Amino acid sequence: MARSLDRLYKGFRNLVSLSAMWSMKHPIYSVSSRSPSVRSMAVLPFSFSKPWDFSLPNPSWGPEMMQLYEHYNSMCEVETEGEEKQESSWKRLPGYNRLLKYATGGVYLSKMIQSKARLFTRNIREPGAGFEYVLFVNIKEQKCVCILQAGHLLEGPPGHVHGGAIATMIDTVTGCLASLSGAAMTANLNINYRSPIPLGSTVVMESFLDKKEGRKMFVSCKVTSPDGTKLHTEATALFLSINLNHLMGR
Ligand SMILES: CCCCC/C=C\C/C=C\C/C=C\C/C=C\CCCC(=O)SCCNC(=O)CCNC(=O)[C@H](O)C(C)(C)COP(=O)(O)OP(=O)(O)OC[C@H]1O[C@@H](n2cnc3c(N)ncnc32)[C@H](O)[C@@H]1OP(=O)(O)O
Repeated sequence: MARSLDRLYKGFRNLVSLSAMWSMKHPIYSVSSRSPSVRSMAVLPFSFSKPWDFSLPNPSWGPEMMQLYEHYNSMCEVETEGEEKQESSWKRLPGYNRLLKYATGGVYLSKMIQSKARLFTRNIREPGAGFEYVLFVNIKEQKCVCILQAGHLLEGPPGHVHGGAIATMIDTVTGCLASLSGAAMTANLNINYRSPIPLGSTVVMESFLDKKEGRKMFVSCKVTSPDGTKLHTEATALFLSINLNHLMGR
């Protein structure tokens, strides 16, 4: 299990693009300058070996988002049992912007599309405007939790989050769980919208692996208010593990 988490981490790191880092003019970190080269140096808060991790707190995160982040993040710390230190089974997953490894391998993608490809849920640059989220996984319990703060660009019904945006995040959380032991694709996603999610609010998305049958993974997901009293959305999904080479047409 620890090995599969390692693999997942490496996968996430490998998925990051250099160009995504350059193109990410994150307003909070921008220092304006007339010279592009100077601006590049001033804008980037990290070196090339360290891509920007979107799942760390930024000033757009509200108190509920921060509180939940701190709660789950504290569970990721090393546990001590008597004298012995044990690695926690909770891990925060870093969140990057671009799935470079697969995009560049895609035989169907033109060079232009490859260079512009971005991870759907991370491609709104203004902090707090789109999907602000962080994923935590518990390998032992085969569980994934996402804390989501839904921004103003995700409006569907007036003042509330678009059902497609909710579906996107459910696909992301369940997909993350299904991909813990290797690449998997959504074959089927069933969603019941129980109560609308107000724009700007924070919700907790919990996903569980219900059953595994060969390549098939049956996953469920529940979206609730931070205190768990209000059920917003319920979903079930079927994922099939895939061979990425097949996806890339190799
Ligand atoms: C995109 C890949 C990402 C990989 C990332 C990997 C690692 C990164 C790490 C972490 C990732 C973190 C987060 C993930 C974030 C987001 C996740 C997004 C996921 C997506 O957003 S992904 C896009 C939408 N997704 C598609 O675009 C799929 C289109 N589709 C296909 O590509 C094929 O359709 C496929 C591959 C699904 C199956 O094709 P196939 O040829 O491999 O399998 P086949 O058809 O033979 O079915 C075998 C058995 O499954 C049963 N079966 C099949 N489909 C069924 C269905 N719908 N309902 C009920 N049963 C079904 C059959 O009935 C048979 O059952 P039986 O064996 O019992 O007869």
